[in-house]
Amino acid sequence: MTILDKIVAHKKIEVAARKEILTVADLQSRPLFDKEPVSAKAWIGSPTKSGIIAEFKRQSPSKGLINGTAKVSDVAEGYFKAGASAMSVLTDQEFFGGTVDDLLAARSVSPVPIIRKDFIVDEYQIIEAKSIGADFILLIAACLTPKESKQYAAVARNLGMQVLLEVHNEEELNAHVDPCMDLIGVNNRNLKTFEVSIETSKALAEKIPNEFVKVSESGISNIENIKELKTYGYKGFLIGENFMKTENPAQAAIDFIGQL
Ligand SMILES: O=C(O)c1ccccc1NCC(=O)[C@H](O)[C@H](O)COP(=O)(O)O
Repeated sequence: MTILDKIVAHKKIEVAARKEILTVADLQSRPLFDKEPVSAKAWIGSPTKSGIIAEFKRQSPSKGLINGTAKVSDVAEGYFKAGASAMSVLTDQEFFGGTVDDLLAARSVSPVPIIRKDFIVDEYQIIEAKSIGADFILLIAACLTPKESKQYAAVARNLGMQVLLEVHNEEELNAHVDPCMDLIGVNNRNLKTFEVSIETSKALAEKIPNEFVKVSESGISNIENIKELKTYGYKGFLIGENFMKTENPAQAAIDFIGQL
């Protein structure tokens, strides 16, 4: 069983339990449910913005504990002031130590588009994402059938949210891509071996249709990576560990984005 299989199996049980506590109607009655989402495509694709999607991530299956002390609201405010084009908040508790409250805390201090970074396996999580103020969601091709990806993308679009489809290879891209999606992310992390290589982004760049904003995800640790990926048409750069492993992730983002 791969780590992704374990995460998905756990997620299905977790979502079933969450549904027992809060119904869809409960989610729809939350005040943030009616908030107009901010366009991630516009912010990340803008030539006048950094393109950095700065992530709040306490721990991960590949690295264990990354940062056990950073306060999400301080980091979110700092990422915004640093000039991040978007923020990613891990809301998975079991494997990443995140919560939906983290996203709510980030939302309360930051106007940038925020992605609910989780393993979406049920429409309920998309409605929940809207109810906590997320602007866009992640759909991971490796966790879903093409039918599910397309169906979930349509649900998000109907709610006014945008979709970042994450792929690892050309087969996933071709099978899952859909007009209801907005951004395509290439994950540089092999989820079986945890090895990271930006060569994955470079190899897939020309296969991604131009109507989607291209995002390179994982293992980005220096400005040279960004400069190189930009020549392949990437506009978005998802960075987690490089900021979160420091004592002050916001300052790390300020220093990094300041060099762009
Ligand atoms: O990060 C992991 O170990 C991981 C394991 C299994 C599934 C997903 C995983 N990461 C999620 C992410 O997408 C990354 O947090 C994100 O791309 C940022 O990566 P990095 O800059 O390398 O922290």
